[in-house]
Amino acid sequence: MALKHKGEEPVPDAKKRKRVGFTKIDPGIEANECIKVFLVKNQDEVGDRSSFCIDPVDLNQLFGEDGKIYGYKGLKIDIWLSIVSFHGYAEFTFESTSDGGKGITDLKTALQNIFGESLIEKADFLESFSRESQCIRTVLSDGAVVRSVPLMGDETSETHVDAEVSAVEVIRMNLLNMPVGLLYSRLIPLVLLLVEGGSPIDIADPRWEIYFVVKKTRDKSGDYSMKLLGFAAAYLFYHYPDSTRLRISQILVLPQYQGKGYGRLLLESVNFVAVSENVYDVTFEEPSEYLQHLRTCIDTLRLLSFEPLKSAINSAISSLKEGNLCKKTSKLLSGPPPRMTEIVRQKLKINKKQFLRCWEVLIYVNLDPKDKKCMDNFKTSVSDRVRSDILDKDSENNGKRLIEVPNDYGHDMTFIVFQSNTDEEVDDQNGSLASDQSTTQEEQLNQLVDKQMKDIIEIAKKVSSFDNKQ
Ligand SMILES: CC(=O)SCCNC(=O)CCNC(=O)[C@H](O)C(C)(C)COP(=O)(O)OP(=O)(O)OC[C@H]1O[C@@H](n2cnc3c(N)ncnc32)[C@H](O)[C@@H]1OP(=O)(O)O
Repeated sequence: MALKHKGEEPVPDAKKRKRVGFTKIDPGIEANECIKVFLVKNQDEVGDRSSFCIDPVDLNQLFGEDGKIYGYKGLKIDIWLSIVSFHGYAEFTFESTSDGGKGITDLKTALQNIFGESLIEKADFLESFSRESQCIRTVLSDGAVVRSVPLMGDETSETHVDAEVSAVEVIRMNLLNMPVGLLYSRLIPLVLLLVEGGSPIDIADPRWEIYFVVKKTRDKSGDYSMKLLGFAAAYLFYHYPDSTRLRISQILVLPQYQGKGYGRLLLESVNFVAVSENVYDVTFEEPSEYLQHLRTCIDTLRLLSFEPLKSAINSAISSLKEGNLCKKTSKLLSGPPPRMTEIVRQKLKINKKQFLRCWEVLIYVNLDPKDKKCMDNFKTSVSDRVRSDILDKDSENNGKRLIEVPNDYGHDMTFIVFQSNTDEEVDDQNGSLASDQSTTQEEQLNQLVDKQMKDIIEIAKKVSSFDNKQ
């Protein structure tokens, strides 16, 4: 770590200090405002502020109780993280320091709380690019290759030597393996910075596995190097009486490699292992909205090519084509036959909740968008399903009400269902309120149906584009 002073610190002066006692208390500076984190792949990029800069989830939450740094004027912190060895180096610049009533934050300790031992001094950091140039290869060389996909062009756009042959590989390892645990410890800062709510996993627990996605490049002489693109950590839970559930707890693709299919490759590899080792099912620990979107795209694709499901999808589609929706049809659309749910879990390791998420997309992708009646029927069935998810069939009589409430999470909407004593009671209290509420409730349900339709269409489009590329 290096400290750079832009100006002289003010000379302490008794009179001045007395006056400071009456001035405003130091408001501090938010970590988000003064810290920049760069991912660098060689020495030349260190110190160059045009290097790849990441957008952390929220640096404030990693800094003390209120996310602020105190006692500095003009503070700038640049953190350089190597994507070769995953060491880090921090450089601070500031004009002056003074205790404005909240002390002076110990930057070194604060950063060490986040970056741990991977944070090293500049000379050591610069040297690490050559010293540890093969560190990923060394750690992963005896791991089990789960998938290997040859690269035709240079998809990571960093090397372009004709004689090189590259492949993207997914390598599975146990975190109990010491060098793997050590490598994971160096990746923890990235988890804290880039995975919302991410926290370190216990590398001493033998039930943790980690899947690394790497780019492997072999030169003319047959020698090869490896570059880490991302990883996924999975936990194996006991499932009564004699099986195991596999839960994906942390997945991260390095920002410069996101959106190129590596996240998908990681998830497909975990699914492959889950099927071949016959685990009970695959679950996710608090998936982000985006990860859930990706998961649903991948599972829908798998379900589309799953032969035993075809007749169930076809009968749902014929019912939609036939005409007006009757109760039976609506039920068929609101969920797959229970027998299929079990087969899907056994064969594809997709659990019931996730299968339900994919079901409407599976039907939608098989519909003809020009068939208006069919499309209308589909929307009606989605609407019926949303209503029954949120309100019981008898909601009009049992007093359940859906209301929109503000939330702290930036979601578009949050709904809560509450049960009032009786409708009569509400009517007695305020007759017009009851009718206003039911109008609002209807509007909110309609909005929810529209949002679900939008999600279904978006995933269906994505799935169709994947399908064409395969
Ligand atoms: C349980 C948890 O860990 S929750 C936290 C999840 N992790 C994070 O939030 C950390 C930050 N995010 C990430 O690391 C990544 O974005 C991940 C892991 C969520 C996804 O990894 P990525 O490599 O970016 O995903 P991938 O490239 O496979 O898919 C992303 C997009 O590329 C598209 N894509 C994937 N494969 C291909 C392909 N072969 N051709 C064209 N497009 C493709 C996908 O459809 C998707 O597009 P969309 O956003 O328009 O729908």
